[in-house]
Amino acid sequence: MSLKSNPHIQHGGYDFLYHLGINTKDVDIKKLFNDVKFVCLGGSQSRMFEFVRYIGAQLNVKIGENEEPFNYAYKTDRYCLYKAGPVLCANHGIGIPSLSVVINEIFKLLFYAECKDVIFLRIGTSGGVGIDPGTVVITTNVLNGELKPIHCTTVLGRRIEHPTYVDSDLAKELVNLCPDENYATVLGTTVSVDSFYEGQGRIDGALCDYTDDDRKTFLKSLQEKGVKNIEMESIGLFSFCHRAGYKAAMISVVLVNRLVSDKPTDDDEARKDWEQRPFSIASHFIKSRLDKVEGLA
Ligand SMILES: O=P(O)(O)O[C@@H]1C[C@H](O)[C@@H](CO)O1
Ligand SMILES: O=c1cc[nH]c(=O)[nH]1
Repeated sequence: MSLKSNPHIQHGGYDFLYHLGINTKDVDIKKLFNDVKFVCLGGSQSRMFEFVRYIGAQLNVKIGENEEPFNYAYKTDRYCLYKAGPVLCANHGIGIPSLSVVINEIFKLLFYAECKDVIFLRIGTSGGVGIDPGTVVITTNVLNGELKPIHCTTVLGRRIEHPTYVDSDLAKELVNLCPDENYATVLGTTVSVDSFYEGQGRIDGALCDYTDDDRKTFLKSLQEKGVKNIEMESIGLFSFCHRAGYKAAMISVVLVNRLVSDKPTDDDEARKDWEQRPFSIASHFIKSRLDKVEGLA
């Protein structure tokens, strides 16, 4: 049997998931990963280390020896890969090129492991558009830097456009799970761009060819279109998962209101606290899905 999204990838042959440092000869991928139902992704390794400890405790499952998460990608320092029962956790780095590498290898890993009905969640951070720092955005629509709902890339020397698909039922389910009234969780459009500075209309990068008025006009126009946040991976996430046949959602806490400032909060404690908010929503979602499955059994 071959992978639906790439007939060249077959079961039974040798493969090397290079950036995860896992090969199909030395690792029994099916035995280790067959029970995976959720893949949680975020940019930084340390955030995913924290998340696997958090979700492991919430689900009361083993994540390694002596509470120390086992990193299945230990042979490389490109990415980390942890597992807490049915939840696989990996970091994706910054931007779509970095996400595309790890997500290709995770899709193959799930195929070799014969996993079924897996849902991808990006638990991230972003810049808010007209909303307070600490607010969590659940993405309902995604636009690229040209404000189109497509992921543009170059393949075999040609510009290719891939559609994106955001599951609105999944987004609504997530927003209704908002577990804590100390902060707001909102549905909205996410703009996903290729850079943190110019791509997001900042004037505090080292490179900038536009005026502060241009910046304000751009951000105001985003607000008028219903955009709630800006980040750097979701257009890739929603396109890659759609092509591979997986459901996906993005739960992202905002670190700055871009109508007020370019700078994400420099309050480390507040940021750490806010980063827990997507953890909590993801955990409520995962537990409610697992409860439903157990209820059916
Ligand atoms: O989920 P994280 O916080 O890693 O993602 C956002 C988008 C970019 O990768 C990064 C820029 O600071 O933060
Ligand atoms: O403003 C922000 C904050 C976090 N991540 C982004 O991509 N943008």
